[in-house]
Amino acid sequence: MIRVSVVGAQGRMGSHVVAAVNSASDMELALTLDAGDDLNQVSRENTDVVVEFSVPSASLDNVLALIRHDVNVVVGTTGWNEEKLETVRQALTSHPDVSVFIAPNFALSTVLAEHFAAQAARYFESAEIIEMHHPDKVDAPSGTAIHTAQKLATARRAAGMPAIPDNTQTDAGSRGQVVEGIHVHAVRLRGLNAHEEILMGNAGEQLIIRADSFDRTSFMPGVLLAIRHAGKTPGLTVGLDTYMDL
Ligand SMILES: NC(=O)C1=CN([C@@H]2O[C@H](COP(=O)(O)OP(=O)(O)OC[C@H]3O[C@@H](n4cnc5c(N)ncnc54)[C@H](O)[C@@H]3O)[C@@H](O)[C@H]2O)C=CC1
Ligand SMILES: O=C(O)C1=N[C@H](C(=O)O)C[C@H](O)C1
Repeated sequence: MIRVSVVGAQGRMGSHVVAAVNSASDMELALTLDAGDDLNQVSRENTDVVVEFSVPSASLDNVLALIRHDVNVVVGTTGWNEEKLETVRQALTSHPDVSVFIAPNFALSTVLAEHFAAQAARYFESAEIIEMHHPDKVDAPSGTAIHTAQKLATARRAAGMPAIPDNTQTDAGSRGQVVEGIHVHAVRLRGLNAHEEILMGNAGEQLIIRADSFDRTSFMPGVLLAIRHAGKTPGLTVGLDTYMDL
């Protein structure tokens, strides 16, 4: 049995993870922790893998504490950038058996949408991203949209493509955040859960790739997949696509 502890267990995602672990025949729930709880309770004696879904401002510190306790970590919290990832890599150098896996999105549909969009990116002059979420989300744009923009930008650079055409003269914020040259727009609307559209265009044609997570259960197969991989590849791994043989 894989012993799984959950950090952020009282949250929207954490509570779904608790239910998913309780339903998995090869896992058992160890500790459930949330804000204010002492992460020193977590150790190799009681936990094989910690799943961390908290808030962007706390996640790095939580992950560093868990690495110090020599447990594998699966992270779904957003807010990661290259500087934070590098801090995790550095911390892992003195814990060579520990794996930290971070995924901006655990929904298979969204991971596939991003993968297909990155394949298509080099064929289209223009690309923009619209992410749409529930209004209780604290960060914008979504971690997924930032990650998707980075993937598209990498594909465009590899293909030697020029900057995306845009003759906007006045903006006042309407054109969204620019991530590596790609405009990202965030919608917050009651009734939505997590949705992303990747728009790509040429003269006279458009391709839209869209993924919809209507319910948080959509993230659970990906979370369980990551838990089952934990510890097999020590070090830092980012993105569920790395486990999907794409
Ligand atoms: N990777 C993915 O597939 C997904 C990622 N997310 C991300 O997961 C994160 C959590 O989202 P939700 O569950 O919707 O938020 P939420 O606000 O419902 O839950 C966050 C939980 O973390 C707890 N918390 C706050 N500070 C903490 C700390 N220092 N240590 C431990 N727990 C702490 C809160 O008390 C709360 O229970 C967000 O960053 C969100 O963007 C959300 C959905 C899917
Ligand atoms: O807060 C959410 O809900 C989600 N957060 C993640 C993100 O910011 O990308 C993943 C998914 O979009 C749901």
